[in-house]
Amino acid sequence: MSSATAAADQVREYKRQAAEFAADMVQDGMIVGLGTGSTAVFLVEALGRRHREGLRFLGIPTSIATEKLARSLGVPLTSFAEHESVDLAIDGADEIERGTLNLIKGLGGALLREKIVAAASKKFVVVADDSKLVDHLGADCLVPVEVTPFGWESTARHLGRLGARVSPRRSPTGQFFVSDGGNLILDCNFGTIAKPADTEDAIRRIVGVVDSGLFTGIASEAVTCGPEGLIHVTVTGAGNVF
Ligand SMILES: O=C[C@H](O)[C@H](O)[C@H](O)COP(=O)(O)O
Repeated sequence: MSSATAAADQVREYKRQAAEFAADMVQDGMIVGLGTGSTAVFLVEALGRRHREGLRFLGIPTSIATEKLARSLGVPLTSFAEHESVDLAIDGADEIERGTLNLIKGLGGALLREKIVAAASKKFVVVADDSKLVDHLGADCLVPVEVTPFGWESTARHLGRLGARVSPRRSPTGQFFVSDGGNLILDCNFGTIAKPADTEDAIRRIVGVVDSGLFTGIASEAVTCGPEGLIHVTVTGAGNVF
């Protein structure tokens, strides 16, 4: 096995451990937000096992991919038509700011459904391998912004005026990437983001923007895993009030 393969396997193992720790937070009767991405796959698999062992809960998936995986594993699903809020949402992230748990999400393109579920959650727990932890968001990670296809060039110019270098996301074959909601994603390089909440607000005010992958003040807990093992942190003052 090459050292690159061994390192990738190790990161997958960290993701699995973080996701399985968070899956154990799910209790009987809960409505659970099911995240998207390679870390969330381990979460859904763990919840599939817990469901088979008798745990009663209902999931609300944050993407078509997660919905398909959950269905294939027999995880029972529901929707906001049936339930007003989510007891616990668990999802991955692309960057996690130490101390605040502000996040960048959406490199997989699922940010909008993820944010809707997170915003409807009493508790939002982020799970990741510890390479996602950063002192400041944005230095090494683009901020995905979901925009309506109509007029995206104009929306991109407005984002540029906020100081971002903006590129429409494309598939490997050069086509525009289209989100589950039928929108485009503009990947924005802001560099280091000094005030993530202000940047999130400024992006959201642009006409044509649906929402961004900046999640500030939403995650109240993080479970990360790395060479030092599992670390579970809680921040006060974050999260939604119901
Ligand atoms: O759109 C994708 C989601 O925001 C993911 O949760 C995020 O990209 C992290 O994914 P992964 O667990 O694969 O690193």
